[in-house]
Amino acid sequence: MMKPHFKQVAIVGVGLIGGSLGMILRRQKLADSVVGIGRRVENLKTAVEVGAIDRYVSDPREGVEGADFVLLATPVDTYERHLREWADCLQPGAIVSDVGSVKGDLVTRSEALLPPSVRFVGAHPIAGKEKTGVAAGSETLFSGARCILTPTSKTDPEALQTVRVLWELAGSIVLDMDPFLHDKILGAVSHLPHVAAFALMTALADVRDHGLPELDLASHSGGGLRDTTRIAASSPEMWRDIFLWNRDNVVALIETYERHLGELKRLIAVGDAAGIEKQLDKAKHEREQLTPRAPGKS
Ligand SMILES: NC(=O)c1ccc[n+]([C@@H]2O[C@H](COP(=O)([O-])OP(=O)(O)OC[C@H]3O[C@@H](n4cnc5c(N)ncnc54)[C@H](O)[C@@H]3O)[C@@H](O)[C@H]2O)c1
Ligand SMILES: O=C(O)C(=O)C[C@]1(C(=O)O)C=C[C@@H](O)C=C1
Repeated sequence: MMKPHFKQVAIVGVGLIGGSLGMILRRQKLADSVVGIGRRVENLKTAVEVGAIDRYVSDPREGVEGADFVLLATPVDTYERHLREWADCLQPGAIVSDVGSVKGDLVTRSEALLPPSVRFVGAHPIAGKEKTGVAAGSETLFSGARCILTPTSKTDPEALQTVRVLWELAGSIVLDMDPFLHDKILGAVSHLPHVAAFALMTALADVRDHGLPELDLASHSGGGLRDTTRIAASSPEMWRDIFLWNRDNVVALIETYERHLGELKRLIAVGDAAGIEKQLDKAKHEREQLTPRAPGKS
């Protein structure tokens, strides 16, 4: 495995994920310099302090101009605006990659917005947490986790290999997948669970606010509520974009989920003990097939 070496890496959105990859690039000396591009100077200063970037620029065009590797690590709906702002000043042969939780149309749109001489490689590390911002980042965030690359017929094989090795150096287990299949699968294992967690928290707030003021979610709950809803504390901005960019899959998955909720509701309402147990047995069996990951890995 040949270690990649970049002259200049530009990270657009130096948050939890972009910042963590920046720490890895710097620690492993995979780039002469790592430049941050972002919205808030305060955050970019923190990114320098925690070792995620060497410096930051206020003009994104200046940051990507000299870069041979550009990483998009902002909420996915911002990609188009970013690419339109600076795609024309990318150098020929530069690699543009991302970490977005959605692929499908997002990959097609991103490829279309780049000059033909620039090489796009879609990537999605399946690791993260409910916290946002570079201060929550770490060099070990991706180790032992999967990272899905989503090559298309337009993907340059050499660029794909460079991005593959980069994620392997981050400690990830890298696999390739069609971008649209990615969205069906991640819709199921990641996006629907987030829908369920968000809706569960708003449902409980509704119960408290409309008829049960004594309900104190923090002090009356045990591990059950905390285990099922940790991810409801995730970034609303990021998840809004994920749901909308994977809209058709997410809506279809919610409908399936509603069917199962409806069936469980019906079984409980009619007092069908055997029916309830059968549904829970199936759920328990499926849950037990989820092999545990090392602590801190998602
Ligand atoms: N959090 C996770 O678990 C996780 C896991 C894998 C992939 N992702 C993907 O990674 C990307 C970043 O998520 P994150 O968890 O690092 O979030 P984050 O909020 O920690 O970081 C996002 C960064 O982008 C910046 N940003 C937001 N909008 C911007 C804009 N318009 N212009 C410039 N900068 C902007 C924010 O200020 C922040 O620094 C998202 O696309 C998300 O889908 C997240
Ligand atoms: O562990 C968490 O908090 C996560 O939500 C991480 C998680 C997920 O597993 O769904 C969230 C979004 C990503 O795109 C990848 C990973």
